[in-house]
Amino acid sequence: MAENDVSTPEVLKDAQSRLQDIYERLDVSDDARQRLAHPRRSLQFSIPVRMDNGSLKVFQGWRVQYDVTRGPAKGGIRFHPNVNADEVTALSFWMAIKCAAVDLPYGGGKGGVQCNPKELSRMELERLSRGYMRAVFDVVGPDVDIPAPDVNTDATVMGWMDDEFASIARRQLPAVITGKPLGLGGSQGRVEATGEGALEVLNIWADRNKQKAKKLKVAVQGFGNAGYHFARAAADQGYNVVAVSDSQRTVYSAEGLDIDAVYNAKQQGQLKPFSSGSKNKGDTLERDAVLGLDVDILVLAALENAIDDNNAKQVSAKVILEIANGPVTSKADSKLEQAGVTVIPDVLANTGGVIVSYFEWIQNRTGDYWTAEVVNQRLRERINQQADLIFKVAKDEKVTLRTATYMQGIRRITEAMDHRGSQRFFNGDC
Ligand SMILES: NC(=O)C1=CN([C@@H]2O[C@H](COP(=O)(O)OP(=O)(O)OC[C@H]3O[C@@H](n4cnc5c(N)ncnc54)[C@H](O)[C@@H]3O)[C@@H](O)[C@H]2O)C=CC1
Ligand SMILES: O=C(O)CCC(=O)C(=O)O
Repeated sequence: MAENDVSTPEVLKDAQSRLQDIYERLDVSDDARQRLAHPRRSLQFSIPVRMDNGSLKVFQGWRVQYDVTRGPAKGGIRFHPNVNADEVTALSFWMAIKCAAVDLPYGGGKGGVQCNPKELSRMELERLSRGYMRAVFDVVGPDVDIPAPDVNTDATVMGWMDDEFASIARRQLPAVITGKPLGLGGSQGRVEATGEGALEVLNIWADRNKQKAKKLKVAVQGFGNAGYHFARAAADQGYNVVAVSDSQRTVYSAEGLDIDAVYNAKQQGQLKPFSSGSKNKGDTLERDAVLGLDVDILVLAALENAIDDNNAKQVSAKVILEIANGPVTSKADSKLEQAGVTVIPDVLANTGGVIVSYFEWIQNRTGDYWTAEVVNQRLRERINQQADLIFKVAKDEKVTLRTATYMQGIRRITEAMDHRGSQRFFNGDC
């Protein structure tokens, strides 16, 4: 198993360490354990980009397809200076678990480019995005692997990649990538889906635990696509969002932040503590202060490993909602469980994004485009159906929500492996 493999990278090793317990609970076969110990296909490539000043810069890119047993690989593309093979592999593994956990007909994939997009001009970013698609052209497609946005990539980047694919293929095939602009076959609701889907999961938790939104104080780490849309929708529903943070600072107001005003300030340069009340102007705190605030719900919507062994004890919230992928390490998870903290895990909480990506893919393939109301209703339906099953497993098996979600995902993946038969070793495109 990967556990004893010294070459297994830390973030992936940590991600996979959660599997042992699940395998034993589900009595998973040795064949399936071995298959899930390794990504099915990893591609690393160079992307040469002509910079605006005429020089050439070569970026490193990855696409990993962790598992495709239940359908084509699915998962976003991240542009960030810390992207590396280990991280992309762990992210693709989580995609496989989450797609199966909410019963999407997909496997798991993920991609990334090691770069600092803040240092690139718009033209350089477009050339890099097109270069990425040229590099993965042979291994993506609507039935093979379907990329989407992630950290520092958005609808504009997806639009450039879609266009590059179309120009190489010499035909329009919008279902090759999701999270596109509406004018290129994107879906209503995809931009908001990750944050709003996470809020739906939090509401399900609150209903089951007889908690009222208005009484709950919330702090949000990360104020990008996922964190902002969560904070805005949560404040609209009456949650008291007292703090948000980004890679520079935390802003705080005890009486609640005016999320739109904070967002507008961020668009113009930096987070500022606009309070929703008239008296208190709010405070600016150091970046990681958000993690230890006296709140009911701590929402993690930035990057992996935000809470680890060292800072787990700072958390005073009784509930953590993981919108980021992998924001709590497995050691920290155990400490939090012992301290009575409920963690609503990434592989359930952040599935709104990939669910609406699935809706986009269906719309592209059928040519039948849905209204925002239809998208939102179907999103809520699916999250509620799948979360009900997961909460039931957690209750029946007396396990954490993370273990219950992994059990749902792994059970569906390994059942599909069994249906495919034991003699199938071809490692082609499906
Ligand atoms: N965009 C999507 O549809 C989905 C995103 N996710 C996950 O949600 C997380 C956030 O993704 P997006 O919002 O799309 O990215 P984004 O690029 O829009 O925003 C990331 C935010 O995190 C902040 N950040 C970075 N380091 C930080 C730190 N140390 N402390 C506080 N804030 C920090 C950045 O300043 C930025 O506000 C990632 O883990 C991503 O994989 C998960 C599912 C879908
Ligand atoms: O929308 C998608 O296909 C994937 C989004 C993603 O990368 C994620 O859920 O982490």
